[in-house]
Amino acid sequence: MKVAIGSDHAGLRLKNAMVETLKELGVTYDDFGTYDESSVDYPDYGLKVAQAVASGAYDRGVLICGSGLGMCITANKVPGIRAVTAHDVYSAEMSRRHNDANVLTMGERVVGVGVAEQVLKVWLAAEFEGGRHARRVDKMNQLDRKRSPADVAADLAGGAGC
Ligand SMILES: O=C(CO)[C@H](O)[C@H](O)[C@H](O)COP(=O)(O)O
Repeated sequence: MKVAIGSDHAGLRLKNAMVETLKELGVTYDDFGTYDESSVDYPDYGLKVAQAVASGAYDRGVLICGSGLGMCITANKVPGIRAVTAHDVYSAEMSRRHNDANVLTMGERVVGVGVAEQVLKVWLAAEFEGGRHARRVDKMNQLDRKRSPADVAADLAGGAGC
């Protein structure tokens, strides 16, 4: 498995801790920044990681900011991304088993390193169950296709409203 990881300044320390967890697990990863505590804008890093996952170059993404929320909103703007914020192991596991989540976001100002490590480990290990859940995930993916830039352009050219 190949993981893309990133954070803003508010998630830097937790991201560095999660990088150590990935190393401990022997998971291949690339760190998309940020790399120091200078104030930056989370959408810039959320977009990089989400695009890396959506491109197929990475299997999963991990994004850390202060709350985990801005990163989640950003990542879900990218077609093909199913990002979740999870600060407990049940949500992390279910996001994989039922939602096939491909990006996990967490907030350094919300969760401690110990819980975050458990959440990350469970999230990486849990498998998508498929079956009835595949039908539902397919329906979400269809929404993505409707939102693709090509479709939006086609709608506009055809005079369709939103
Ligand atoms: O995206 C966020 C909020 O939804 C993150 O928590 C950011 O890290 C946070 O907004 C950064 O705040 P700061 O006051 O600029 O450090």
